[in-house]
Amino acid sequence: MEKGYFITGTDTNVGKTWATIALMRYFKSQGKSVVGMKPVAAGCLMLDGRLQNEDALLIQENASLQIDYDLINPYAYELPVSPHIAGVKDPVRLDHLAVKFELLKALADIVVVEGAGGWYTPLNEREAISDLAKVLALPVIMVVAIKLGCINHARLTHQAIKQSGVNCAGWIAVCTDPELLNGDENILTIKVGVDAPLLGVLPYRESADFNFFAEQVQI
Ligand SMILES: Nc1ncnc2c1ncn2[C@@H]1O[C@H](COP(=O)(O)OP(=O)(O)OP(=O)(O)O)[C@@H](O)[C@H]1O
Ligand SMILES: C[C@H](N)[C@H](N)CCCCCC(=O)O
Ligand SMILES: [Mg+2]
Repeated sequence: MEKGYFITGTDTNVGKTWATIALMRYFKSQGKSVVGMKPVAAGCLMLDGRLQNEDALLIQENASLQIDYDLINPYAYELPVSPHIAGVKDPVRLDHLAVKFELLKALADIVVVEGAGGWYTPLNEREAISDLAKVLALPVIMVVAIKLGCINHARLTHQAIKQSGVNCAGWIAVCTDPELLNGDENILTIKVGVDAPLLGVLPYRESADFNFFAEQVQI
């Protein structure tokens, strides 16, 4: 089994966090110790005297052991905008994130790392999420929100992941739209067009049922 996975998506707001928590709980159910990381978070609130992000807090809560917030989320930016804009005064440094990642890696069997935005979302003036995934040398899992337009987004993102030279371990379909027609056919079309395994389908749920979601994934 791999030491960890890097979770990217076809866009922001596609279900990366829900899929990340589902995977963390899945690995726990397999008897593994798990920690998670949200290396860069844009959109934070001041809590206990420091900026904190809800994805990172959820990841912290779901770890097998207690981990300091700073290790889970080294870059916590206040504004919910692209990280290269939110972080203009304190830009992301990939070498800094690599050090934090190594520390986390030593603590558990598996580290699940949630990206920010999509594959080419900029982290600073020069580098994007794709560069971070390469530096961490993790296989990538692509999260696809099953909604109108997702077939094109899934094909584009998968092609870009392959072009970056990293291994795509698979993809997860997240049904975020209760009104969508022909959801199953959308999933089937992506499955046929993308040469990476479908690791699970998270059905639409009014509220996050992470134990149920964990039962829907397999890797
Ligand atoms: N299985 C599901 N059923 C219903 N709604 C869902 C499901 N998964 C995700 N959602 C909805 O989609 C929203 C975005 O999901 P999530 O926060 O996981 O996205 P994200 O890709 O992590 O976003 P960001 O780029 O901000 O990190 C959730 O707040 C929820 O409203
Ligand atoms: C604020 C949001 N929820 C994410 N944290 C950041 C998404 C940045 C997307 C930038 C882009 O690719 O255009
Ligand atoms: Mg998220």
